[in-house]
Amino acid sequence: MAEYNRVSECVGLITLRNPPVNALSVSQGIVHTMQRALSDPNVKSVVICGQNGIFCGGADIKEFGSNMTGPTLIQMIHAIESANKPVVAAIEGSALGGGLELALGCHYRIAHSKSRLGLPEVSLGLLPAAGGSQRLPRLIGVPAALNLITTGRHVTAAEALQLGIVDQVTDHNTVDAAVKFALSVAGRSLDPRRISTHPCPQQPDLDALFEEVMQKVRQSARGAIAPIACVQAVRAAATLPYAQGIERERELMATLFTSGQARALQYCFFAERAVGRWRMPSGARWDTSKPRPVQKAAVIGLGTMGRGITVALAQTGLSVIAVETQEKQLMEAKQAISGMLERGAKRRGVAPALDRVIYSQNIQAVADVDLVIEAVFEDIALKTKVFQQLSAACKPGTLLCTNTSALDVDQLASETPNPELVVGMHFFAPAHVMKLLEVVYGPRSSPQAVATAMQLGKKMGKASVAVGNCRGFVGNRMLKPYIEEAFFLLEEGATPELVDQALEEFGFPMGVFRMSDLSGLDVGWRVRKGDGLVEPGTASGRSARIRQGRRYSPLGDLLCEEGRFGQKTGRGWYQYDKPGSRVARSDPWLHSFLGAYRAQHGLVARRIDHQEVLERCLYALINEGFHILDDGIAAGPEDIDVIYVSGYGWPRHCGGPMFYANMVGLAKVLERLEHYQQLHPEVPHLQPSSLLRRLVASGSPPIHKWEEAIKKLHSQL
Ligand SMILES: CCCCCCC/C=C/C(=O)SCCNC(=O)CCNC(=O)[C@H](O)C(C)(C)COP(=O)(O)OP(=O)(O)OC[C@H]1O[C@@H](n2cnc3c(N)ncnc32)[C@H](O)[C@@H]1OP(=O)(O)O
Repeated sequence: MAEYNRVSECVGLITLRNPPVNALSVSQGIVHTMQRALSDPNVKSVVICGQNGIFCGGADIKEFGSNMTGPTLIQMIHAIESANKPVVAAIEGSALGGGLELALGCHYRIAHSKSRLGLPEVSLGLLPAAGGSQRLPRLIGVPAALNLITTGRHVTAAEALQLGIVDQVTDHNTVDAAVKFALSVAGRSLDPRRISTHPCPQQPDLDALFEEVMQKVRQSARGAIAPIACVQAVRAAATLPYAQGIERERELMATLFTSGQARALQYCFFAERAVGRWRMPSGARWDTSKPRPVQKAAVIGLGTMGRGITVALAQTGLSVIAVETQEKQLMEAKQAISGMLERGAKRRGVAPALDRVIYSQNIQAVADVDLVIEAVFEDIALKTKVFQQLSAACKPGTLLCTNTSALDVDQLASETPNPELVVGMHFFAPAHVMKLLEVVYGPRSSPQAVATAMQLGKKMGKASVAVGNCRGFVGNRMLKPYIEEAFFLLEEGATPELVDQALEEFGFPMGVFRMSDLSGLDVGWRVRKGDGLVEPGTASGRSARIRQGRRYSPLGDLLCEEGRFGQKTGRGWYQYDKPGSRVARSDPWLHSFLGAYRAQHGLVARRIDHQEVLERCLYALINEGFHILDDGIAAGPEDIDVIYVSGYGWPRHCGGPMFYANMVGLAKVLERLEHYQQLHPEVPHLQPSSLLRRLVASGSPPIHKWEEAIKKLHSQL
């Protein structure tokens, strides 16, 4: 709702009240309140503000599924702009989306210096369709408007002032400043202040500009349609009268609004917030578990991961003891960490946090820290030894976290006297850049330990997801069948180029083989060796491809035997100009190697299309996701989807693997898995999960009802 008061005798003050972010709702009554202010004969000017220090977080996203509020909002903003009394927006906190569009309808905008403004609709699969795509280019020019609208980035008040979005920035009480301002402009002509009545500022060579921007946007959009619609809407602002531009904005919005992409992106918005409300199978939850304060942390092992984690912790404002027992490695790490901190600080325009990090060769230096993150080499014996040393060296109650991508967190916990203080913190490289953090709890991890790790992850700006302990946790466990299917497709006739193209057209930034070349083929080779799967040499025939009772492709192992570890050796699934180079080129050697391999194993290459690549790779991955839900390793589909979108390059506009399965239809996913399983009976990961079968049998409930359905299905077992 919106509240109306009169202040300073003749200023009408409208306060938006819709906690927590004053989102604009159909039922808000702001139109009526606005009419009251404008028709009040004692009122000479009007100020609009939001309660609790936030102007407005935009249109209410929760209402998008049901009712389109567009026309009401557009008409209301139009009524404000047409008013014959000056209307001033007093912007505190955030003015985003429909909130900024409302402010653009006002005649003046005053912002607090700490406020942030933006049109982030594109990140929800939409465009600023309450006139924003037409007003902003008229106000600040086409290039700057294109940048803001197609990226959705938020700008500071200072940048907004520089761009001309706001008229004044204040460090003091914004509403008081706006009221004073409103009094000072009462009676002035409003024509120059009605943005929609002006053309966009002149721009030379408009066609070339739009062509260039469209090309860039298409490239970075990776299949997302909203950024393209945003360019088209701004083009309408630059080339058409306002009324026609608004009509074009409406048409484009209608297409986006009903697209699956908008639904997927809005699902991601809420999923990212939902994962913060974690819960464990024991019943422990985010709202009943109090995190311990963490001021001082330690990182053990300063390889690539340890360095990134140290930087991330220091940038969060923590004091960090960085421990590396090898002197040479410690010196190199110190230089690298300082460099990363300096570059990060320069980018953010702050002082580098160099003095927050203390380096040591001695593990005893951790004696008074609140939390330790162990990041030594991925070897269970080594990690166990480090955990035993840490248990002896740390003060009582220190939380012990292991950065591991696959090792058994529970096994490590059992080696310490206080297993309840142990959790996994699975960072992704580079740890100071990548958004994702899997917080892994074992059966004995205390809710307080999980709460502390989750809170630290949030402070570090990570998308933190609490997951149960199992081989590969959530992300890497689901990746395994995806990679295996890609190998099998090569055996059957595909090429790395074909598989990668299909996955990149789907929206992944890199296909599975280009990604494998980047991360190093030797990583998976080491794991497979550890699992006893690698048999050196070139045994031939079908039996050579059945290991531990299931289909196995030794292709990756054979490449490693040739010293082809990917980018770092200049050869992998592709060839590179030199070791370390990043531009992947097709490699004739690889194609003849695949031909010889197929001949040796009696395999006849067949034509494989993109649809088969997508179905086999993605449905195998999704199927593992259903196993994970059934096992209770992830509490809900949102956890899996946030992990895949923020850490594994799953295209956000497809909502994550579980949302995608929901969009495609569970029955269809089941039918295709059954189809491929019949063709490849020796591949267990194509065997549909029993949860998927049971969900289909229970009528394929929509994704927001899965958790409830799973609980019900489990109670029937
Ligand atoms: C043709 C029909 C359409 C007509 C309108 C067309 C044009 C307008 C479109 C829009 O305005 S779309 C919305 C654009 N706005 C945004 O994208 C902003 C989204 N919100 C944020 O970025 C942040 O929430 C914030 C405002 C910067 C605040 O951040 P903070 O970290 O303080 O809090 P959060 O945890 O993010 O949010 C708190 C709480 O509020 C919910 N919420 C936030 N924004 C909205 C919203 N616009 N609508 C509904 N709900 C919103 C958020 O989900 C959190 O609640 P829980 O999920 O935790 O319950």
